[in-house]
Amino acid sequence: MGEAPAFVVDDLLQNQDGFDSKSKGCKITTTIGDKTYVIGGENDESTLSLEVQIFDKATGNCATPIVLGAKPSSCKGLSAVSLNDDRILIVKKGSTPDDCIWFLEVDTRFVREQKKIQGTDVVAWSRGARGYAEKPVVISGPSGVGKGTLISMLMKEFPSMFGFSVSHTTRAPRCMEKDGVHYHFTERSVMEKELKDGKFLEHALVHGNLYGTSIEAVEAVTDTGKRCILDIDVQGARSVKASSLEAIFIFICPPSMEELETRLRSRGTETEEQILKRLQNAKKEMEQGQSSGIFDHILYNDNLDECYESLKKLLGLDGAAAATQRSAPQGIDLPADHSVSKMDNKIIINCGTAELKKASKNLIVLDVSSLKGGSSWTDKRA
Ligand SMILES: Nc1ncnc2c1ncn2[C@@H]1O[C@H](COP(=O)(O)OP(=O)(O)OP(=O)(O)O)[C@@H](O)[C@H]1O
Ligand SMILES: Nc1nc2c(ncn2[C@@H]2O[C@H](COP(=O)(O)O)[C@@H](O)[C@H]2O)c(=O)[nH]1
Repeated sequence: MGEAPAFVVDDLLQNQDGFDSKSKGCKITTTIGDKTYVIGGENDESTLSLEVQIFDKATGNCATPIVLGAKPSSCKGLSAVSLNDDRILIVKKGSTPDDCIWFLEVDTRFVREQKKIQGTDVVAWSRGARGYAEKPVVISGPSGVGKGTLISMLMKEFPSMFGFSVSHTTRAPRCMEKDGVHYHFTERSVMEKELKDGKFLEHALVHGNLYGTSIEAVEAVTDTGKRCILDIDVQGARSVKASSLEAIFIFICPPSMEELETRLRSRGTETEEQILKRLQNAKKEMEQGQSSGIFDHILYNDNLDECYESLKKLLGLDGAAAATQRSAPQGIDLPADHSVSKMDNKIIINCGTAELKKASKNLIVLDVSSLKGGSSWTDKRA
């Protein structure tokens, strides 16, 4: 049992018009079912930190959950509204436009999976963005087929649109590879501990080394409003497909196994033993890639420029579509003095300052569907 909450439980009544959050001192409470989520805590005289406690109305217990995801920075106050009973929308007062909307996932599929792994209460923070935050792109294919080359071309042409999910690996760095940029190079025992702690979206043993995508790596990209690209093997793609991350899955094929071997050898990064192992694994990956039903698209990387054009086309990046998508996601410029409520599928932010009221600019209405948070972690419940 945790500490008693700093508010009177009887106060936590849900009122009739959909407003289900109450502010008590420096904390805000939102009730979903039997649970009341208490968010906030005094940081210093002028700011609040965003701690989370869960009060269970059925048992009368208060617990501090495991909190996943990057925690929002402290703020001058907050408002909260529950969305679909699985996430709480938090609006931070007096924060910058790109930092004022956050989601606390309390019962999404991802959180439920994490609760099972951890055996205790779990919640997860994700930053909200307005506008597009499109589905992540998972790119798989045998070693040496050109995945990294194609991804580099995409990142170079569209730097503000895409962000690379930096994987963890236990393999040794190649001479030009930088820790934290190409991979997070790590010790096996450290990675195994982190896997146990539920920090990874997926992982696999690939060519004799552990590789994995941490939840933080994907969130580091989606938090910036960019579209996340994952370069992972077929086993990893299968795990992501089964997870709550809604993505587009692309498999890249070589024109032939001979050409694949030529590319691997000419890259000059592997020992002879490694090359043979990778070519052996390539045969299995080719079979699985083309027949497993995981992949939405299969591309042939024979001529590099042609393959890149096909990749852009299927990502909607050819011609006019690309120009529209290049625009940055929008933030919301919120004054410190406001209140938040929910009506049907709309979030209504009432900015209470006299000047704004006079100018009839005191209401901001947001369509819930235009808000992306935890960007693509969706609930796949029917
Ligand atoms: N279409 C192509 N034609 C000829 N060479 C290519 C083509 N695409 C990529 N290459 C070359 O093939 C080599 C392997 O490419 P790359 O490193 O991008 O493969 P990869 O799929 O990312 O491999 P890994 O899975 O091992 O990381 C590189 O030297 C790259 O320059
Ligand atoms: N399942 C995962 N596979 C990954 C991840 N990061 C990379 N990879 C795949 O490993 C092989 C080998 O990569 P290399 O850099 O050693 O040549 C390649 O097929 C990658 O797609 C990951 O996080 N998870």
